[in-house]
Amino acid sequence: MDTSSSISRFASVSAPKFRCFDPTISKPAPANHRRYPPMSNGAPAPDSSNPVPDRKVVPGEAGYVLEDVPHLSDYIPDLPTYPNPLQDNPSYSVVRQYFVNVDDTVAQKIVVQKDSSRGTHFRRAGPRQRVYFESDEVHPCIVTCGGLCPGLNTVIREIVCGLHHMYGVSSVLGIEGGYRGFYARNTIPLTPKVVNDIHKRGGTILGTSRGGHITSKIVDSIEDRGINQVYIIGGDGTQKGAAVIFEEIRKRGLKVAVVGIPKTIDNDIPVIDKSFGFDTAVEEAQRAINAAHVESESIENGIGVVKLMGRHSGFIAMYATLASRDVDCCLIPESPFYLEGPGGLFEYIEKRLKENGHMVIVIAEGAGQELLSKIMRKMDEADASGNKLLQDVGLWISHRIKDHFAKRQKMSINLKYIDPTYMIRAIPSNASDNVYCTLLAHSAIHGAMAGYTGFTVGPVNGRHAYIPFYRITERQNKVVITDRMWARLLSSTNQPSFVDPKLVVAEKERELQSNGANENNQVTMTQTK
Ligand SMILES: Nc1ncnc2c1ncn2[C@@H]1O[C@H](COP(=O)(O)OP(=O)(O)OP(=O)(O)O)[C@@H](O)[C@H]1O
Ligand SMILES: O=P(O)(O)OC[C@H]1O[C@](O)(CO)[C@@H](O)[C@@H]1O
Ligand SMILES: [Mg+2]
Repeated sequence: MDTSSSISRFASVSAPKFRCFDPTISKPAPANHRRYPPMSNGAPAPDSSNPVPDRKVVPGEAGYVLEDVPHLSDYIPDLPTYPNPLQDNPSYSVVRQYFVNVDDTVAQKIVVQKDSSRGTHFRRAGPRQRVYFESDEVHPCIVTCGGLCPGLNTVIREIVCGLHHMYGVSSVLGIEGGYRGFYARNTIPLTPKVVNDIHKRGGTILGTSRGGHITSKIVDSIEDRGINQVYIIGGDGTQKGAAVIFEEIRKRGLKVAVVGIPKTIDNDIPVIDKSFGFDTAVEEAQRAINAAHVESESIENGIGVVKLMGRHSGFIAMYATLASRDVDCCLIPESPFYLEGPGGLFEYIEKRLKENGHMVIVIAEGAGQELLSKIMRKMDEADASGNKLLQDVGLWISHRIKDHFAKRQKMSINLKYIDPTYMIRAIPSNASDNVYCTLLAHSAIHGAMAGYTGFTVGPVNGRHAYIPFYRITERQNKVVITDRMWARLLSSTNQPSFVDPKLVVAEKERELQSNGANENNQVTMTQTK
């Protein structure tokens, strides 16, 4: 292990600072910029007027709110800055305005009415005119955590190449095997040459893991190795882990930028438009659905059942269904369903088979878990990260359908169950995900170089932004079944909604109220655009 530390420890600032400006330029900020930096012991500054301490919130006119991200200068005084080397880079200097305007922010809410309040904004991602690291001072590392996702290797590649080509950083440390790799594994030196071809492979060349997040050991390792930029690629759990690492780094007063890059095959990370690898996974799922369709239409009363990933969020199942047009029924965790009786799944299957002679059912792995636990042995097992292990709903539903029709002498069925779950996430990313991964990597690098820290990067209404960790980790993105996208699906499959209309009305009212109470809440954003 390389123990030569180039990190300086800076004393945390003991009193709240109210210097209010974009730290990447020397321009006074508006006087209403409220900031809640930590006390010297790392605890939030006491402020009874602030309901959520330790957040950087800048109010503006007409209900404008900037939910800003932390900056190294929030807790380290008098940091020197340097001109951004990009200004002399032949590739980038031809762009008329390559640097992001310091006041640029990205609106979370873009559907507005004449009198709407402007709502929440996030700091726009991109290169700044001045940076907080000199090229030869930068010691970055990359870690990948959680489950696999198409595009992980592309993000790794583009961080390494981007740091090298844009900021002259010669080598990056790869942390092996997820968070625990910081203290239990060796590191892998990553250069542009090493990573040149990795985007053509699925998986992550660094390896990944669940569990093993021991914050103090991770930050000790960061400090001991002299790492000063930490790029953390992972899902909701990983981003929670990144937030804790950031807090510990801030408490220790280290000049270390912590950047999260959201990764989730389930598309369950909120605020951002979509997660990388999602499109690739939906595309790959088409192959399984096609197979189910071909099998089912080739035989009398054929039923193809396809199980797709989606623990708590049914986005993959919903988009794969909408894309395919061969699916007759899509079942997701957000939309409870039932089997027996009028309006139930069995009745619908019978009707469909009579009309069409075959049918295809797509089921997300997290769907119907409440039905399974009623009749199967209750399993409270969790994985190493604490995620509840699910029972195989695809197998269960296949047996239930077979049993049901076996009891009905007049109708024999032919059911084929296809489980491509891991196949859709273990593949390399497609072309558009590759480009998306490149933008994510570049946005992450520019943010870290500009001294921003404690943020996740991602597109919000098509523009990349720096989003505070708490916004990413406070809830999960889910399919909203009262939203138009789910209605499109219902109209495409013709399946019953399985939902009591009274409940739909109540749910719509609840949605309206919560949107009214918090105008920034755009749960449905990713679905309706
Ligand atoms: N609340 C938390 N605090 C600190 N670390 C956490 C927390 N939740 C999860 N982690 C750590 O984050 C890592 C990844 O978490 P998890 O296995 O839940 O996957 P994920 O990032 O959510 O990805 P995905 O679910 O999309 O596969 C694990 O090493 C886990 O220990
Ligand atoms: O078997 P593993 O690797 O723990 O991951 C399975 C889970 O990971 C995901 O792909 C992402 O959270 C889920 O869809 C799935 O339930
Ligand atoms: Mg997760």
